[in-house]
Amino acid sequence: MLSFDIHLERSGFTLSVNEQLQLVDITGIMGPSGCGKTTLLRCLAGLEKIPGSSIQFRDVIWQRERQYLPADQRQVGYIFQDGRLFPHLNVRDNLTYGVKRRHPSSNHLTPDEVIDWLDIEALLARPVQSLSGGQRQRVAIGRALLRSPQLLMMDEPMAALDWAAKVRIIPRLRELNRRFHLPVLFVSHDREEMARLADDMLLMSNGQIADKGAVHWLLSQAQGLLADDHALSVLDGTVRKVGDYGVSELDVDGCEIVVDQDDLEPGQKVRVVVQAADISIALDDVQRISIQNRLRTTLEDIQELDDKHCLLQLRLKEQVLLALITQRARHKLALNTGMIVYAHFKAARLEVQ
Ligand SMILES: Nc1ncnc2c1ncn2[C@@H]1O[C@H](COP(=O)(O)OP(=O)(O)OP(=O)(O)O)[C@@H](O)[C@H]1O
Repeated sequence: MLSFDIHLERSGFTLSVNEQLQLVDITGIMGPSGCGKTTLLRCLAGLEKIPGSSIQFRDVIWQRERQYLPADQRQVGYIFQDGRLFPHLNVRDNLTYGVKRRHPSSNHLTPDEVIDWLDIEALLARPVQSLSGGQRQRVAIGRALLRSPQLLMMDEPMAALDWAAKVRIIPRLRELNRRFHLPVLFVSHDREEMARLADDMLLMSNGQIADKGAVHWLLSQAQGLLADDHALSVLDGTVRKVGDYGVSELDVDGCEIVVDQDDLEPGQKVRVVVQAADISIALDDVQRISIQNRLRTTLEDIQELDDKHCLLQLRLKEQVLLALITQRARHKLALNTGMIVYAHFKAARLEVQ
């Protein structure tokens, strides 16, 4: 549990947050540029002066009245957007730095474990300037892990990475959380990153926490703060069948979804991210069509975004999907809440859980 009551004034900006987070899994902090995400993370890590505020992590008071635990004693691994490795040291020496400054813990990871897990053996002798963005971030994660943190804080950890590098690092971050029982708090303004990585989310706006909850729920509300033309949904599924034609079949709330991926195992839990703009709607169960994903849903809510577009909230059984369609299509199909509609979409992006 992480509890905080933080108030910070800057010219033109006030951060005012009071929350209690369970912090078991991966918690994302999202919001528009300048809303205070980095400032909040820095306050929690002890990198900002915030007199009058209080912070407690598990049973340790990090700050209260005159009591203040310095940043380097908070048992936090803090990873900056650009990694911030020591440029004059090679990869091995950057990692050794973490070991030398590790926190007391009964459960130390050894350098060999971390090197092996992050697959950075081949980089050890390299100067850090010669590394790619993704390699640098892996080394930064390794250095932070070797300090034996109780909590990992990451500020836009993937901002400098291209999509291919992100796709490689996301499963590692999830595994990090699971395997080392290490809660992760990370900042991002990227919705797809949130959808793929986070379990819970804080939504910030103007220095305050505007909403919080499970990522699936917060992303999939047609009336929520994220209901716009970039909306997307997150669905949980289980792999049912792998391999035929190089695709896999998933079970999502009793419906079948086909994904263009065959490196999965039957029974594996997966997360499917579907962009609202990728979905089209049919009133009939059209069978003779090349689109493989056709989900029978109930139209639960219609939200007008502007005079051209609207967002439909579609319910499967337990889970919810958002579809972005034009107002013209909505009126031509005479869509109303309560109707059964079929959601069609081609590709789905997948994250193995
Ligand atoms: N060192 C600083 N001194 C004064 N003001 C600052 C400082 N750092 C940030 N700010 C201001 O505090 C506010 C919050 O900034 P912060 O970096 O926390 O936002 P953010 O949500 O992380 O934004 P972004 O997504 O663009 O990184 C902004 O108005 C910013 O200009």
